[in-house]
Amino acid sequence: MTEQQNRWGDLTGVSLTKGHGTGNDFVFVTDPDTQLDLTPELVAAVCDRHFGIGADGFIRAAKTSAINPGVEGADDQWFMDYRNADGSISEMCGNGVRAFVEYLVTEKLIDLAEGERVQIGTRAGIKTVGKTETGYAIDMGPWGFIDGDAARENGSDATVSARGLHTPRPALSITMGNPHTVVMLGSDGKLDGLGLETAPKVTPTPPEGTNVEFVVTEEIEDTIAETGETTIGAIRMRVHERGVGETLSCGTGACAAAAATRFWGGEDAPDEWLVYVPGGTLAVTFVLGPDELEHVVLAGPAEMVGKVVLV
Ligand SMILES: N[C@@H](CCC[C@H](N)C(=O)O)C(=O)O
Repeated sequence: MTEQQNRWGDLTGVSLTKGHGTGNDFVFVTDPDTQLDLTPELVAAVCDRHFGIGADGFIRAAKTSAINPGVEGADDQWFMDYRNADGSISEMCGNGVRAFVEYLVTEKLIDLAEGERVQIGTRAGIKTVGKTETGYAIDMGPWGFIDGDAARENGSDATVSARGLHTPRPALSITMGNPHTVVMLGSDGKLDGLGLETAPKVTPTPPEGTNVEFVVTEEIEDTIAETGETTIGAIRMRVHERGVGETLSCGTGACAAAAATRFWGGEDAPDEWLVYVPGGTLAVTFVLGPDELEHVVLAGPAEMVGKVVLV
């Protein structure tokens, strides 16, 4: 077999599905027992937008018991085995979880009616996902400051430089299971002028890298304001993702951006947020979890696009 014929390795002849959540796109494969050898090179080749299928991320539907042997009661639980477009592994992907559940439903691997919930294994712990009228809502668990003390005292713990910004801006590092650095550009900030084709420079540089979100505050759209709901905040966001580049949306990024904006807003800041991203709109809500910690709930759409068999 020539090198050209062998370029898809274990994925040769395998049916893959393409789907997305607010334009953050993924390739899915079902491999419950993790028999496929998903090397970083193979994943990067599949995600290549010119020579592969093209996607921001690659998700294997595995069983939790295959990824984490010995987890009690996990035999029947599906695990989102997520990789970035460059082949690197990330702990968590918010848009990915919604799209993953839609994939499981489409493939008839699970049944899920509106109002029902399913538990999904991820490297950032088990997430409960509910089917809503328009998509899925995920309990993402608690958010946290990566550098607790500095963040709480100063409201920032890093600076970010990017093309289109004249000076480095203060930023806040937040974990959603994966790392984020959120930069507030203010209500009159210019998102469109940012050059995110190159990675923003974060100082100090996080050892494991970070996803960087740029945020401006937004007026709530008229239709929502007219309902008299004054308790909803709104932000617009662009993101440069670790291991990917600029994407049309990032679910964990939307959660981190809403958490940072709410923290900067002080005690009166709302618990409900709309996050407008280039690929659509996400809803982020802060609620008290069953463990008495503040949890983040991420809601938004997800859809499958089609199937490809690699030749
Ligand atoms: N797009 C995702 C986040 C994917 C992982 C990220 N690039 C990382 O390396 O942490 C989302 O929707 O959350």
